[in-house]
Amino acid sequence: MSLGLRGLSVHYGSTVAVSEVDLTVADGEVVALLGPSGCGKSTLLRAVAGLEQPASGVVCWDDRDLADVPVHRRGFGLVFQDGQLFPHRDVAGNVAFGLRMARIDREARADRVTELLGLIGLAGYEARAVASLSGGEQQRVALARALAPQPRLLLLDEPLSALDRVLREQLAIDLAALLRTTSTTTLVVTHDHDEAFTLADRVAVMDEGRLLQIGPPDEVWRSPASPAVAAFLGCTTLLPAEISAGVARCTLGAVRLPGGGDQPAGDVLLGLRSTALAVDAAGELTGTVVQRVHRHDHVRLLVELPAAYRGGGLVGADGDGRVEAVAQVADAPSPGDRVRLALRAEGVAVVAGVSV
Ligand SMILES: Nc1ncnc2c1ncn2[C@@H]1O[C@H](COP(=O)(O)OP(=O)(O)OP(=O)(O)O)[C@@H](O)[C@H]1O
Repeated sequence: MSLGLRGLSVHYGSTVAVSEVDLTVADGEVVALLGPSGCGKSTLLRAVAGLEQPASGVVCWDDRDLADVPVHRRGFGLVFQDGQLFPHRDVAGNVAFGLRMARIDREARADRVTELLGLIGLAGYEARAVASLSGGEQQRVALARALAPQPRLLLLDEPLSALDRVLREQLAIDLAALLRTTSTTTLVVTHDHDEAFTLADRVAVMDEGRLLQIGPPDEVWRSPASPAVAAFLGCTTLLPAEISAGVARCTLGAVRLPGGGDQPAGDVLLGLRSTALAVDAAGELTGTVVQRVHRHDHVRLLVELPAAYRGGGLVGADGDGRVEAVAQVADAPSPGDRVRLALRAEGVAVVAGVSV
């Protein structure tokens, strides 16, 4: 009961949208395809669904090549960004659609609709017109409709991206639970890190049609496989560092890495996210605040470091000697204030496979 892609490539004329991708999604596993706009995520998903023909390579289910199996015979469920509900059917009519196609009898259909509406938190919504539902409710119904016939694989293309941020975060948590409860094997496309990391057992990072890295979320987050993956996952600064006894030391300070003991000693490339440096009275780095922006639960600062840090390309992409840092809302410094900064493990990644 697994999906396998072997050397899958998809072309549109001279555009190589997907290039030689090997990927397996195991029974009950949720894999998120993550990558920037245009990297080929949707095309890969569409090829799995049977909506695009591979230029080369194969899409297999349990090692059987699906090349001659049309879309509606693959037994896969599909949900797109805009759930595309049938506007003239009520909620029950939408959820029951696939069951009706499968000639499930009326009573069993009604039971399954009730069960699914309960699972998606819309119990009692059977007779509601879909036009009367909020965007989030409509996406829940689209998910229920796709899950109702118990697809052997669920394909989700940016299922939450039409929703506002708060709703998206909540629905991502609910969806993750729903997929686990129903043990649904799932391939989900997203460009949103948080969504990928909330939903997936494994995250697959793509760029320019290629699969750059695949692994459990914490591994991909903490050890991106290349500078390109690190940059995509929010590392704005890359610095050479030396690891010794689980502590990484670079020009901006030292930080004990999570699972520090597992990190082999030696020279590495460290990726710093915008939250890697924090205002800390015990910090060894000093600088002057030049900008302060309030975020929902913290304050983002831009801090100018002493002249010794300028140039050389060591700090920030342009070597201007300014770094991003975070502070707590309650005691956030103001522009002009001198601050001490310390590195924090949660904002730091070790770029794997790069020796410096
Ligand atoms: N029908 C098409 N005809 C021609 N080129 C296409 C077609 N669909 C996609 N492409 C091209 O293939 C490449 C991959 O597109 P795709 O939509 O798969 O990327 P994506 O990662 O899903 O992007 P987004 O997140 O913006 O949807 C892009 O260069 C895109 O312009």
